[in-house]
Amino acid sequence: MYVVAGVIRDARGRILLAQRPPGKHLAGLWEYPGGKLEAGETPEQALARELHEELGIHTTAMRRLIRIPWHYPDKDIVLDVFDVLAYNGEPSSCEGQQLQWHALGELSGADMPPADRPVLAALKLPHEYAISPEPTNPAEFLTALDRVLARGVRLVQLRGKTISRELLRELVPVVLDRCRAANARLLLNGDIALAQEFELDGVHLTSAQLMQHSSRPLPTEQWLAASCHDEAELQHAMAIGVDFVTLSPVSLASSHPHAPVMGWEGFAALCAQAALPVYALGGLRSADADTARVHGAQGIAGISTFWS
Ligand SMILES: Nc1nc2c([nH]c(=O)n2[C@@H]2O[C@H](COP(=O)(O)OP(=O)(O)OP(=O)(O)O)[C@@H](O)[C@H]2O)c(=O)[nH]1
Ligand SMILES: [Mg+2]
Repeated sequence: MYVVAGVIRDARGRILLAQRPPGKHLAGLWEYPGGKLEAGETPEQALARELHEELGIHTTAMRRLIRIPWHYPDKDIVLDVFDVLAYNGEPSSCEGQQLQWHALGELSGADMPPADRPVLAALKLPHEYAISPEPTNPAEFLTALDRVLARGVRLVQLRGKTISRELLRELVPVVLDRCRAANARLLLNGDIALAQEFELDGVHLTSAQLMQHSSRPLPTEQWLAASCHDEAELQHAMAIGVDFVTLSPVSLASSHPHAPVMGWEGFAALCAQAALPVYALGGLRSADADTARVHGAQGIAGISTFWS
């Protein structure tokens, strides 16, 4: 079953949710307005029709946010979610359904259909994810970090795999201060204990760490990310409740010159099976951001992409 849904915002940026009526699948839960694709329709046409039927609005611009394949006990769906960028009219309840506007920050997904929770992650996450180079020279590293933050990057992963834990320990609070000042989120690669000690925004697991965990090792209030390279790793990430992943290498990266690349077609095929936001990683440039999104990505991640 192919379902389209729209993220509709008001002038204050709040998001519109509709309550599923009694007697229907997932009755009582709050969803993004939308419905099933009809024969002969494109997803965009179907969404424009649904939003007109359900809310009385005319959609004039939309952009795909994320496509979620989801298995409910009684049905399999693909939930194709669009950001509604512009519309005419005031949304109103045309089918007797309850409507509510919510600030994104106050949505936890608790009373929403399970398939809608990864959509919330996609809404909260930016389109760029800057992974740090080895901070071997802290002073140089911090200068580079300031430049990356000044460029507008709002999600940073501190990755210090070869430096000593002592040096990393000294660096973490300094990097955190700069990220907080720039309103950017900071994740630490690999080290859950250190991330908890300094109350970072989350942890990014290596693929080896990911496969060692049989359940989510962090509370849901923090971001849990992981590195994936194939379908088995993606499936495991979803199974243990990872919030988002990087999928690599899309192209040849200077940091990993011997890894076999998947290319955009390979990336898109894996991404289509992922029910969570996926950043494209490996040999990409900022100019690849649109290509990445066309192939299903949340955006692009990279080291040299952002740091050089
Ligand atoms: N519209 C919408 N449907 C969603 C969301 N999340 C989600 O799991 N779904 C599921 O997608 C399916 C399609 O919804 P629908 O509104 O077209 O269909 P329905 O169950 O209301 O039935 P009907 O319209 O044929 O009477 C439902 O099973 C619904 O539970 C969402 O955010 N929006
Ligand atoms: Mg509907």
